[in-house]
Amino acid sequence: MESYNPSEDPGPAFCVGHHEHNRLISVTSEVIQQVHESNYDMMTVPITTSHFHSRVLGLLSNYLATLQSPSYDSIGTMATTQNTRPLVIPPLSKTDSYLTPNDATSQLVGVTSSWIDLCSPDPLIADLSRQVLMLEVAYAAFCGIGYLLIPGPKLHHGALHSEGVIYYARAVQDALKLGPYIQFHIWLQMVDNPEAEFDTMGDLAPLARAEYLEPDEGVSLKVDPFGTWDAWDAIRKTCKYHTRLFVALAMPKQLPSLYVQSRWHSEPVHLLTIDASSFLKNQKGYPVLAKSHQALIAKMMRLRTAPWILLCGVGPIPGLEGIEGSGVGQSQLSGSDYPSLSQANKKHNDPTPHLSYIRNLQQRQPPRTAIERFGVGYQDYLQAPLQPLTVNLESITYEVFEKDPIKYEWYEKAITKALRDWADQKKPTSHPDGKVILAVVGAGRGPLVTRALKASAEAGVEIDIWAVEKNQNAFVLLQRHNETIWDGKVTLVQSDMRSWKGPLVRRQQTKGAQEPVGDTLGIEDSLLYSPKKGANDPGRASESRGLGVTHTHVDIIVSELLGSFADNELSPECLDGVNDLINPTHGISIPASYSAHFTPVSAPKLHADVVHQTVSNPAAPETPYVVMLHAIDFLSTADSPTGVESSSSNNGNRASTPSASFTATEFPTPNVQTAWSFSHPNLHIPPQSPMQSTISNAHNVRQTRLSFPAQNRGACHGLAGYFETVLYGDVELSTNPVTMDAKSANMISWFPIYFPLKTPLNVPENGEIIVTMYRQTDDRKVWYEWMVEVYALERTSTSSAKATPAAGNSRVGSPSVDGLKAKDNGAKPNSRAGYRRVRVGISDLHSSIKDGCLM
Ligand SMILES: C[S@@+](CC[C@H](N)C(=O)[O-])C[C@H]1O[C@@H](n2cnc3c(N)ncnc32)[C@H](O)[C@@H]1O
Repeated sequence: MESYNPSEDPGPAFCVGHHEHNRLISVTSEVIQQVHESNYDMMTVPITTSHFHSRVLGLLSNYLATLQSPSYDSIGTMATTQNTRPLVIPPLSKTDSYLTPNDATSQLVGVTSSWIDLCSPDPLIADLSRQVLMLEVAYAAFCGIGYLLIPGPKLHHGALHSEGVIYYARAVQDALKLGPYIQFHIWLQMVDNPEAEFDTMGDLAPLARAEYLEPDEGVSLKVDPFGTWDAWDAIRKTCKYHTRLFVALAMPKQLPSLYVQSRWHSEPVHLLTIDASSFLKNQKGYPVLAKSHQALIAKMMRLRTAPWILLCGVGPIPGLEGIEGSGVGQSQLSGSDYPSLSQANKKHNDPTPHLSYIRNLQQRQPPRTAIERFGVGYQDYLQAPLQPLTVNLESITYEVFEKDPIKYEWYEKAITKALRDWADQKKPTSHPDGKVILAVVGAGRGPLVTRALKASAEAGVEIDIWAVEKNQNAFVLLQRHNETIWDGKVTLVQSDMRSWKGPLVRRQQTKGAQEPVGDTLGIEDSLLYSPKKGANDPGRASESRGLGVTHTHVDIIVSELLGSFADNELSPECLDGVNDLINPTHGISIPASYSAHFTPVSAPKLHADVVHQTVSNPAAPETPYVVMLHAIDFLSTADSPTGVESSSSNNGNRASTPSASFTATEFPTPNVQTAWSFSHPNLHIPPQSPMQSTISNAHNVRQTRLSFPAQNRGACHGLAGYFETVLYGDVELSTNPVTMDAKSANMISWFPIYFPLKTPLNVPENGEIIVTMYRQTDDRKVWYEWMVEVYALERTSTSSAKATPAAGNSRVGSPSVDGLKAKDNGAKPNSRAGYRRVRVGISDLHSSIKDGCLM
């Protein structure tokens, strides 16, 4: 691997913009130049002016003055019809907007009016708001604005909560059509805090007529941690996961729990807005962000599409002070615990202290981890899994494998240990002269052969080494390596391992003969035999073509045929083919075992990609994909971080989170469970029936049904799959986010696998997700089937647990392969005392049979 110097890693680039609530300028190229000179990358601009705002208010007030109060028709449909004469806002005039199409427009983020209320229960207000938005979007599109920031939905109207979100979603859907080249960002708070949702002067919301409002019974509303996420979920679902629809997320001064943060991390947050009031001051009075904020920004910045940062209310852009707006933001700075901007400026002589802080934060980003550097461009990118059994891999693919800094190291360790144990335990070998016979099956370009030779030297145990490979192109390279690197020590066999008859050794003439086997080129001639299944029993010590040589067993068989879900590249089927070749009493397989693991996830980006692929490929949602998972949220977690800066006890890592990030604020550890496992050599392969022409693969069928408690509400888009493998003894590899750091940190060979759901399933708070999965075979190919059910828990008695039922039943971590037998991992229905499960959602039974792996 190339040498890497973390200090030279530029880290993620921050794109930082400036937002002023009331910007009253026409944006020209000179203004943009000033923006750049101040070290900002972009700025926002309102689409319309306060003149337009006043015009709409005047229009409404005149209209209401002449309007009779709405009346119900005979069947009382007042609430479902507008029941008013239409009020139409005339088109924009030149005083309604400062915006003009020019060269500067592409550097701007347009902001639509925040004083409208698309969610209003009063149809007049909702319709007027819709008209305002449409006028603004149409004019922004005309001017060539590429990015729009739309204030999020108002969720509270007296006693009504979230009722109007669908009206809002409907309006956004129309806006997407009206501005076909605009990227829309819905500006949302991280949590739904009713108290923070207040009206200001000139807002349309308080003008809703009383007859449309539910009387407010004075019930105090609580903060709903997932309330704004819920609204976003409804909006993007209505807009069918539109590719131009994103989130602009406001970072509050006090961040919500890590559950909520992790949810937003999985969503398409393309703008992160930070108000001056969210900054703290350091001892010198300089604006800084809390550790928790820094950690969240660091995580967000490592996403495939890093969000832009928008600084709000941090004072004017230097050089534009004279022409900037009212400075609404500046007044927010004069809170009790915060120095006024002029104080700060005087102290530090820095006209943009908030920006300087963010630029400094950018410099302090931790260097990227090995897997991050390796996976650049692959984050959240769907790839079809490899089929190395039926397709011959290209040299470049092997080259990518060979860059792994851990895998080969660990194999070498495992082989060294196995050889040492063999020698220490004085086990007899299969070779007449006492060498340990070691075969690398599926040798590729030979890296494991090199490692096996090193291991032999390290352990001081002599080996007779064989390399079997079916890829004829890779075989050419193996021949070359044997001449140039391995000194002709390796006997090469070009064959499918399932038809290989085993190593050939000279029949023992004299005890202790030391002669190695194989001709000078080191290519075994057994590939000239026509392979016949079943005639492959080296136990017979068959004599070959009267040359005085005989087939014997392999003492240690080394392979690496694992896929992202352990068995999905048909390692079990391939190794079954060499099972009989392994020394029946002492034989070792490296790996000794492997297991498949999964957990349900929310993965909106992947879901959107699968939906879009379905247009040309109906099998897209039936395909398990290899993906470097980043923008995902684990729906079932094993512990309960308690939010703001207090989660230091959580040492678990998350697949999508670089270990280099701030550990005190790690996202919750996922609840990853074991689906099934395979062990080699397999002593339990049933004898084949002589009546059948094909070999039965029934013993490699697997089935599991696992239950995942889900603490918070969310949307399940699919399953994230991983594997663990025991190479030998305590030498293990893992991609499971719960165990990977302990077992094989920094391994890069495998990305996780993603099993999508055609239609996302909503999961209620304290719900339960049950996954049923199969590994199926028809003796010609292997495929997977998966199905997800969602249950709500209904309380049946008041005596039950004080803790929430989901948290109380979490399964922690996942056992190692060795521990599997003891564990009952079947889902236990109705196991939570005091609760009854009610099924609220069920997916299709998905099947990858069409793209199954050919055996
Ligand atoms: C994942 S690659 C590993 C290559 C190499 N051992 C390494 O670790 O870099 C798997 C290799 O096994 C070979 N292979 C897969 N199935 C095989 C079979 N049934 N018989 C022989 N070779 C096989 C493939 O051609 C490929 O070269």
